[in-house]
Amino acid sequence: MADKASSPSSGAWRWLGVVSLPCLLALGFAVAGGWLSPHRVTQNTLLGALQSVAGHHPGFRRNHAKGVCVTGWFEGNGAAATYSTAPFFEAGRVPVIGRFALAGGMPYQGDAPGKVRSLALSLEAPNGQEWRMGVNDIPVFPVRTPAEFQSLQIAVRPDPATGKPDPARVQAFKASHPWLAEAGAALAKRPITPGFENDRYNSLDSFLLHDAKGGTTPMRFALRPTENVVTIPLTGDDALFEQLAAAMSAHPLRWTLVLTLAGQGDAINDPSRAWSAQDRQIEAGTLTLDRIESEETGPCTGITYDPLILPQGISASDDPVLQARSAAYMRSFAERSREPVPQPAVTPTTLEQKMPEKAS
Ligand code: HEM
Repeated sequence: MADKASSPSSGAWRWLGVVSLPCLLALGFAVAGGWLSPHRVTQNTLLGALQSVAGHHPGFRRNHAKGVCVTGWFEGNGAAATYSTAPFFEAGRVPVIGRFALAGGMPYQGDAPGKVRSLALSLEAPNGQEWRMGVNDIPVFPVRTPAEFQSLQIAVRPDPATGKPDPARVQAFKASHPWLAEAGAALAKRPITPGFENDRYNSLDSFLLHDAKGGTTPMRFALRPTENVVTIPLTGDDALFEQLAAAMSAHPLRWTLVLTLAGQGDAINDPSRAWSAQDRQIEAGTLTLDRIESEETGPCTGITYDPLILPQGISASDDPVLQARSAAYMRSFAERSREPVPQPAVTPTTLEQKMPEKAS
């Protein structure tokens, strides 16, 4: 009589049992990682899209990879205190750790005046509250949502044959997103200053101010240079960072923190749309930066400038880009923190040569 346990059908069931568990696990990981749904947007797919443009550079930020650390202070003047209970809007001085950078994930990209520049700041109040921010020198963001940001990266990633974006893919992105044409036009004609030191940096995303009586005011903010700093034009791959070091060695650099309060009709949840030029503006205080250091030795390397680290009195608006930024920055920070520490393009030696009196 045939042994029941060794019958072909029960063997097949056992085999199926053995292989199906790993398959189910693999399927679970694929779903969680977004591999089966190419249009899903997660912190991983956003970083993947950035990497498809810039490549993989272990130890560096996955965006704004080329940068330098700066330190100084922020002095609130009390003018915005009626709109927000944030400690930074009271009169008084707090320390700042910041970072200037070029947008893009290429840590050794050559400097050029037209590239998007950024400033990131961490302000720390005496009661331990912190305000982290990342601001760019463009007037509006090129897209409205995280999904559009991801699609844009995929559209502009370099074609392996030419090393440049495929014009047909870029054109297809534009044709399928006609509502972004206005932002594209504003970006194309943005004013370009000679360097980091005389640039204006904008929050692009909107936030909410909360006052002591429970009132809420949507706002955007910017850092506007207080004076027209004269740039000493330099050449070479690190020219913009060297110009910044030379300017800071001549004297501390200052920016005014300008809050723009939303008026009727301003889009709170869409960073690709400019706000009205008639909106009320408040000068809330002055940022002073007086020390520049390479990322190799400076204090900004271990910070991620997550825009949702906010003090009491300021909160996120319903702008969808903010939540995605927070998630992507945390993931970028987690990845770069467990990779070997790389050598940045702008080294301590590069900076010392440009700031002789500070080096001594
Ligand atoms: C969905 C949209 C966005 C994504 C996925 C994204 C992603 C990233 C990532 C991964 C980093 C590196 C973070 C780190 O390793 O610490 C970064 C840096 C930065 N981002 Fe974004 N970003 C987005 C939108 C924006 C917007 C709207 C702004 C507005 C000004 C902005 C400003 C900055 C700045 C200033 C930095 C440099 C921070 C630093 O110097 O450490 N980003 N971004």
